[in-house]
Formats: sequence, C-alpha cells, structure tokens
Amino acid sequence: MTAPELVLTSSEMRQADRATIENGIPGIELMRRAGRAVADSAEKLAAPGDRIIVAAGPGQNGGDGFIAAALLFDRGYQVSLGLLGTPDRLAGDAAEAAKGWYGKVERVEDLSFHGADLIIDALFGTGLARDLEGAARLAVERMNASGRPILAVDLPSGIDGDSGAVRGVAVKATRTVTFAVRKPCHLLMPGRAYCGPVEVADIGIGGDTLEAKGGTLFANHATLWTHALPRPGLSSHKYERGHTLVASGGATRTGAARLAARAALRIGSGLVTVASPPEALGVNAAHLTAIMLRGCDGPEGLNTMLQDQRFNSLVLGPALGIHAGTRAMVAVAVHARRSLVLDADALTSFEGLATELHGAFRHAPSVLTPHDGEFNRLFKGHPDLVDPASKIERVRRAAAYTGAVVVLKGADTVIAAPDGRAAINENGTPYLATAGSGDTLCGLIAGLMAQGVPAFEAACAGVWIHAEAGASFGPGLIAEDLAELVPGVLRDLLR
Ligand SMILES: NC(=O)C1=CN([C@@H]2O[C@H](COP(=O)(O)OP(=O)(O)OC[C@H]3O[C@@H](n4cnc5c(N)ncnc54)[C@H](OP(=O)(O)O)[C@@H]3O)[C@@H](O)[C@H]2O)[C@@H](O)CC1
Ligand SMILES: Nc1ncnc2c1ncn2[C@@H]1O[C@H](COP(=O)(O)OP(=O)(O)O)[C@@H](O)[C@H]1O
Ligand SMILES: [K+]
Repeated sequence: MTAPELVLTSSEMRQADRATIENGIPGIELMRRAGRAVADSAEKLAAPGDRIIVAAGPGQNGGDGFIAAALLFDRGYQVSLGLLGTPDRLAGDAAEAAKGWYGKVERVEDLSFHGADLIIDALFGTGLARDLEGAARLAVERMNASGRPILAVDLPSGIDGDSGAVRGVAVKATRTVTFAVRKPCHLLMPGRAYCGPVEVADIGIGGDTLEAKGGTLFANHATLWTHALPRPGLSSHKYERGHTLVASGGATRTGAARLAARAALRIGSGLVTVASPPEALGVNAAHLTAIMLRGCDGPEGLNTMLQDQRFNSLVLGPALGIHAGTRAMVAVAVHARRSLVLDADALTSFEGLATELHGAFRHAPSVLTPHDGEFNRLFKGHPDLVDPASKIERVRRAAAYTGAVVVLKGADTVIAAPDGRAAINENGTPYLATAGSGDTLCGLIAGLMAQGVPAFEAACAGVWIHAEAGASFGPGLIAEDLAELVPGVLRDLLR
C-alpha cells in the first residue's frame, strides 16, 4: 500500500536537510541536485534555445538558481541571471554555487523580464522572514507584470512556507518545483493558488529522515485512512454498523438534521434516527423513510434517549438554535461519552465560553467542524488559538485545548487531532460552498464513527469523501446531491 504523503514545515525540512548532511551528503551536493531538478523542470516549460531569466535571492534559494542557470546555459539556452543584493553577501553553499556560474551577475533591478521566454524565481524559499519591501517587492511585481511563464524554485517568492500567507506580495507561478516533500504553503490557501502545479523532486533525502523530522502532518488522501474504512463482512447485520442519532431543530429548521442523517446512512451507519422536538415531528415524519424518527424534548429528552446504549454516535448543532438549551444538550452528549460531532449552533452557543469546553472531549471520540467564522467566535478571547498565522497551528492548538479532533473547514480544510496529527485537504471544489453542505459533512463523519472508525480517520475520510462527491458533480451542486454521490465515491475507494 502507498504510504501517506508527508508534508514538512520549513523548520522540519531544515532539520531533515541537516540530518542528511550529517549522514554524509554535503550541503552543496543537495543544492546541486535541487538546481538540477529546477533545470529539468524548466526544460519542460521552454523550447530549445529559449531565453531564460533567473532572479536569484541572497540565500540558498538563490543558490539553487545559480546551479540551474549554469546547467541551462550548458544545455544551450540563453540565460541571464540577476541577483537581489550583492555577490559578497552570498554565503555557504550559495556562495559555492555562484562560483559555477560564469556568466554576468546582473542586479535584479536591471533585468527586463518582458524579454524572457521563461522566468525562474529563485528569490526566496523557506527562509523568507518578513514582508517583501523595496527591491525584492519591485522584482516580484515586475515578474508578475511581465506576463511571462514563471517557474518557482521551492515555492513562489513572497509566500510564507508554513502558513501559505502572502508576505506583502508574491510571485504568481506557472509551476513550482519543490524538494523531497511538499511544504504546507503548497496545500494551504492562498499559497496553493500561487504555485500552479507542484512538482516534487527527489534530491536524496531519505524517507526515514523525513519521517523522523516530520511525521505528523499529511496531505489528506485515501492513503491516510483507507485502512480504517469499514468493510462489512458476509455475516454483518445492521446493528454491527452502528446507530447514529441526529438532533433536529424546531418545526421550521429541520432540513439540516435530515441532510446529516441521510449522509450518515449513505456512508454506512446501520441505523440512523432523527431526534426531533415534539412540535417538529410532523414535518420530519413527512420527509423521512429509511431514517427513523423519535420525539426528543431538549436536554432531558436526549438524556433519556441516550440510556439506550445502541445510539453510539451523535450529531449536534445543525439548526439546533443558539442558546443555553443547546449547550445543555452538548453537556448531556459529552457526559454520555458517545462518539460526537459538533457543528454550527452547537459551537456558536459557546461563543465566549470556550473555557467550558477545555478538555471536555478527552473521554470519547469527538469531532468539532467549525468554519472560520464559527472557529473565531468560539475561541475569541483565546489569542493563542486564533492568532497564529498558520491555519495548521490554530487547528492543532484548538484540538489540544478541547481534546477533540478539530476540522477547520474552507477551501483548504485542515483536520487536527489532540495528539498533534494533522492533515490538509485539497480535493474540494468551490461548488461545495452551498447551504447545507456542512450539515452533510457532519453526517458523514458521525456515520463513520458509528461504524467504529477512529475520530481522526473518520474526520479525514469524511472531509475527503465529501469533497470528492462535490467535485464529481460540479456546477449546480446542492447539498441534497452530496449524500447521493457518496456511494460512487465509496465504490472507487473500496475497490
Ligand atoms: N532544505 C533543503 O533540504 C534544501 C534547501 N534548499 C534551498 O534552500 C532554501 C532555503 O534557503 P535559506 O534558508 O537560505 O532561505 P532563503 O529562502 O533562500 O531566504 C533567506 C535569505 O533571504 C533573506 N530574506 C528573508 N526574507 C527577506 C525579505 N522579506 N526581504 C529580503 N530578504 C529577505 C535572508 O536574509 P536576512 O533575513 O538575513 O536579511 C536570507 O539571506 C530552500 O527554499 C531551497 O530552495 C536546496 O538548496 C537544497 C536542499
Ligand atoms: N472554495 C471552496 N473549496 C472547497 N471547499 C469549500 C469551499 N468553500 C466551502 N467549502 C466546503 O463546503 C462546506 C461548507 O460548510 P459550511 O460552511 O458549514 O456550510 P453550511 O453551513 O452552509 O452547511 C465545508 O465542507 C467547506 O470545506
Ligand atoms: K522561490
């Protein structure tokens, strides 16, 4: 089976780099391999003899640029190179690499990018330390304005490697070639949108080293969780496949719960029940067939229902109402120690009250699924959770704080577990931004947990399957479609 795809932060990558050097591959050799990968990648974007302009920065990213420039010159291209700063500032391997470039070292300010068939952006990589200003900023703006194809070395200059944020201004790359593994900025927004297709070049940093220095952050693909997906055996009966309970809102707010319930059933929960306030029983009954329905009056009603141990997975939040009653229902669910997914109103009801959720979810598999707005409302007053620039860091901290797996939704949904594991999702589509889409996601995750899938794997699988279903449909997608598309996605996964 293919291993999960590791993603390393800038500092983890530096450690892997150092360990590789200590194990006997000199830094300059790693840089030569990186530069060769850049040259090889450039050839895919250029025609023989094309004019290639390299913009090199003052660090090792610039060093990669010098190596690539020399190789491309040897391969018959017309190559010019401009440096940001002066050659005497180059140090270490970058200074060594610069010695292999026999052409003129121009000032990056003097380069005319309009004349290029291809630009190689080797200004900054993982060492970017602050916003771009002055000559650096101007160089990036001029590259972008040229309209010429740009190959980014490691990452587009101006993008923060760990957060994917734009530090003032950033190169809009046509393609990016990175080394050993992808970095967070290749998957997180807005960085992902600046990279173009990302090529990962093997420069001889071993899998064991990458695993040892990273090992907790992944791209969210099936390789991460497919082993945990339920596969019913020949003699399985529905009671072995779990019973998901979804709490419904009042008479005019019932659709969200039914969307979640339908998704839980489609993902394989053996039974699904909607727990409905008495006044909404009629509306719910008119719309449910395979899904069961029970009257449930607030927190006490939920408490009574949960005496039945067969309800092993719960969804609370979609259209439940923002008030103390919802908080009380969450308390009942937490006390009952069932698998739990909390979304929407169940999260917003704790606005400003996040301390009540501190460590609350440690004792049972639990998943919180906020979007940015819900996340910021829930954790406002906790700058350590809302302020970090990196979405991965925010989600990891929220997971550690609450004891739940946290799914921070968006175009770059990040899933993190209290133990530090995290995954970034990238197979979504903007068509998923439609009313009720999040409710469906809750149901998928709860339905997987009902079948015994651990919380982190259930959250990662739920997010991926949800996104895959949405992407397979495309324009015109509405939330009702999503659950119906799940069987097709599952069929491919379980094949
Ligand atoms: N890891 C690996 O396995 C391998 C890594 N390799 C390559 O190394 C790259 C990382 O190299 P790196 O650490 O030297 O950092 P890099 O991105 O060149 O930038 C640092 C320089 O920029 C400067 N600077 C920073 N911000 C600035 C700003 N806003 N405006 C202006 N200046 C600014 C900063 O100067 P200072 O902050 O000191 O003023 C420093 O001089 C990596 O991306 C990959 O391409 C490969 O060669 C081989 C294998
Ligand atoms: N641009 C996008 N690309 C990919 N997925 C997206 C995008 N925008 C939203 N989504 C996904 O759509 C879903 C929307 O959920 P949510 O915001 O809770 O909506 P609702 O409350 O209407 O159900 C989330 O799973 C989110 O990750
Ligand atoms: K770069």
